[in-house]
Amino acid sequence: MTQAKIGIIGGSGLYKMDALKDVKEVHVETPFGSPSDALILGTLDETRVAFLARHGRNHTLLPSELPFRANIYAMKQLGVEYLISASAVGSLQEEAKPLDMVVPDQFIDRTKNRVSTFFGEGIVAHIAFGEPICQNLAGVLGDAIASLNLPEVTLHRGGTYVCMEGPAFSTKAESHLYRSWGAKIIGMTNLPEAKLAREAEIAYATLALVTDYDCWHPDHDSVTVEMVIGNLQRNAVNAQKVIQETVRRLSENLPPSDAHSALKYAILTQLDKAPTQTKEKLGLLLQKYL
Ligand SMILES: CSC[C@H]1O[C@H](OP(=O)(O)O)[C@H](O)[C@@H]1O
Ligand SMILES: Nc1ncnc2[nH]cnc12
Repeated sequence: MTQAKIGIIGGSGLYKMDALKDVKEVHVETPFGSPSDALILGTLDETRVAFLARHGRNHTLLPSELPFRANIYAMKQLGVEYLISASAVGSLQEEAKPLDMVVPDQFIDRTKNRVSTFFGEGIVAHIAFGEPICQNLAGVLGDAIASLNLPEVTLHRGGTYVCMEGPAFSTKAESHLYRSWGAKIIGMTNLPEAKLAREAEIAYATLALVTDYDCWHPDHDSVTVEMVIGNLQRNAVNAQKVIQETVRRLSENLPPSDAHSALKYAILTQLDKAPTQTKEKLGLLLQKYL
């Protein structure tokens, strides 16, 4: 049974949503293990949502340790069809200053150690990922940000998010390289999440909260967690306002999304010949296609 159509993943600094009402914690188990924490089901202005703290509510998981598959599968189990990811990012471009918000439209993968598919073990699928973010959901998110006229915050629609492995921040050489590629922001979490969300046919968009200028900027020698968290705390209230306004807009009109049929032409294996165990494991993703 659907518990919530809208999911929210809170990143560094955003461990809960203060405006959530009728809150219930659910400990979801998935075929891919346990999520980062209990999922918090509740209502935001009468709309049901599911919230998850990506690194756990006490921030105990490194980016490389995140159970990405369990997190996305758990959202799917609760019936989530639209997923908003809030994330701290460093800026690679002068115009995106700390406290700004970016709604990226592309990713570059610099991770080395992430499992970012549900498939394998006898079932092969290749999803299209040319447009990794749901542009309709990103549009609603961008419009929500714009409508709030938040002081000190400039909205940047579009831009490329470099997803690095971490946990150490980049070297200057790396930071300059990413700038030369035209990338706008850098973080450590959103790419595997976006891939898995697409495989799970969930529309995904990122609310990127700029916390620092990474290490390329001549006026900022290096990036420190202190700087990042300080800025994110200043922005946490704004981020919650944006999410609340986005959910309000979604409750009036859930946009169509190509993500919702992402597996239609992606599965290469003849499912009637596929291993039963794998079909059972991926049941929630495959049920439409069996
Ligand atoms: C605390 S700075 C580095 C940390 O913050 C970002 O996390 P999230 O995307 O969950 O907000 C970044 O990706 C790193 O994991
Ligand atoms: N400069 C940076 N690099 C990678 N991840 C980040 N998260 C916040 N700031 C970051």
